[in-house]
Amino acid sequence: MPSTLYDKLWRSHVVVEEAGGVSLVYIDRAMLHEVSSPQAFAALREKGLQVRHPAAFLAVADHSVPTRGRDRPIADPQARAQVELLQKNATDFGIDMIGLDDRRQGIVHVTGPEQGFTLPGLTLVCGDSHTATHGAFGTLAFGIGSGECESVLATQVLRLTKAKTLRVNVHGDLPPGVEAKDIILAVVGKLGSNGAIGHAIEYCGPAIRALSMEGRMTLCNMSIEAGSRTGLVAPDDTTFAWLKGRPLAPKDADWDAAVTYWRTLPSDDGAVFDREIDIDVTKLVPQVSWGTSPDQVVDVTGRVPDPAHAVDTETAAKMVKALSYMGLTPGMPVRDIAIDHVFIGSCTNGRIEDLRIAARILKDRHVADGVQALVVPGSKAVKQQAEGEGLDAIFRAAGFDWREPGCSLCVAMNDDRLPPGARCASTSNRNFEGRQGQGARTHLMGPAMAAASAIAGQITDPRDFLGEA
Ligand SMILES: CC(C)[C@H](C(=O)O)[C@@H](O)C(=O)O
Ligand code: SF4
Repeated sequence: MPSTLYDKLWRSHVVVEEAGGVSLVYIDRAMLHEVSSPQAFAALREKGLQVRHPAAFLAVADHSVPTRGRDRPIADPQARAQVELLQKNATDFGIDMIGLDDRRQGIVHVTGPEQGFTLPGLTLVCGDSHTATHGAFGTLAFGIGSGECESVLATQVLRLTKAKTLRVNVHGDLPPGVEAKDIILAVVGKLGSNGAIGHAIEYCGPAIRALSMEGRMTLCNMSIEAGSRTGLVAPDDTTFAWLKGRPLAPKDADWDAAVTYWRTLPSDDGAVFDREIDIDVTKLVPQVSWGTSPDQVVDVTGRVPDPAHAVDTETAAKMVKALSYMGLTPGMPVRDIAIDHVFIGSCTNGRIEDLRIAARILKDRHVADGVQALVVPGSKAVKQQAEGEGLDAIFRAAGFDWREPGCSLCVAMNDDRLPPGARCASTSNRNFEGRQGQGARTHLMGPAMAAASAIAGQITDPRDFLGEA
């Protein structure tokens, strides 16, 4: 019987099938970060348990780390304690730790793939909801809670319920100036923030095949914003070319054998999905969020929606609340929204391509008066590559701050945060109330739009600038 990619990944990792659709599933690899792992290690210590397979883990400090002054010890005592604890846990249990001085350091979902820790056909987990990012490689990757983290550390298996499958058929070719971020914002907007709960998404279609790995990671990254723990793209030659030669990727004959296996993973013709949705990107316009949930998105050429036209009263109530927090008036053109902060970074859009497209727009231009702009490469490797290409000079000349890698302004868990009332054009993935600082307002968008908005001081269609380039 024809199988989906998800079915193949699932089947090849089931250890024991229990009654009621629950199975014990083998977990090949896991990443750990300083915010979500302490409880699991504490539980291991309490129970006198060991880590079963330390080589299956990779720990990295990213969430609470400062993005400047990295030649000094971390000043914030809580952040310092978190990073030190991660280091201690890694050392005590024999796990490879990427500390702040390590040249591999970066956001977990940027570093894992870069190192080739993320590979097609594997199961990979992390105590982090954006773990689906790794699904871009055809990896069954999903976020877990601390109890599950403890289980993986101690046993290398998880008790899981198989998800239903949802195929997102992306039709047509992506127009110029429209990015992977726009596809996923449109998909999340269409599905709604709970629309894919219980489903593993597979993104399919010519526009997905045409995406780079960076674009595919952006896409899979935000699957959780539609409620899905798993987002997948079938591996292909783009995947293999990107992974070849990565430090932890298989070598020589092992590589050839791996690729042969990986080629069997894509969903078979005729495979049946539990659900399918279709989206045509031929006329897709750059997307931007207006509200406090990532599914509250509009075309950049559109207007802030009016709750009076909402599909139901519950939606209308949510919209009213979001409009009030965001300080926006229904019906106003989105391009009239003035911004005072810009953040380019995060595990959604902190990769080299994201910096390249932003720099292309920013070259020989400057951010508007009163705009504070920050660019935070997703990893040291990205930073180094960007510097090698001279992108840092372009950002600096345009008035951006060029920082060290970390989650930074994506989440106000470190030194980078916005003051109340600030309004930020942000390439991150969440626009929840207070996400970038108490009372701060977030508009999600792709890096091209963030760069264009920085220059104009208001939300701006990046195609206006790309056309001139
Ligand atoms: C802190 C961490 C557990 C959290 C997550 O689960 O995703 C964070 O990365 C986020 O993006 O909100
Ligand atoms: S960059 Fe943002 S979304 Fe990604 S792991 Fe860090 S806090 Fe979470």
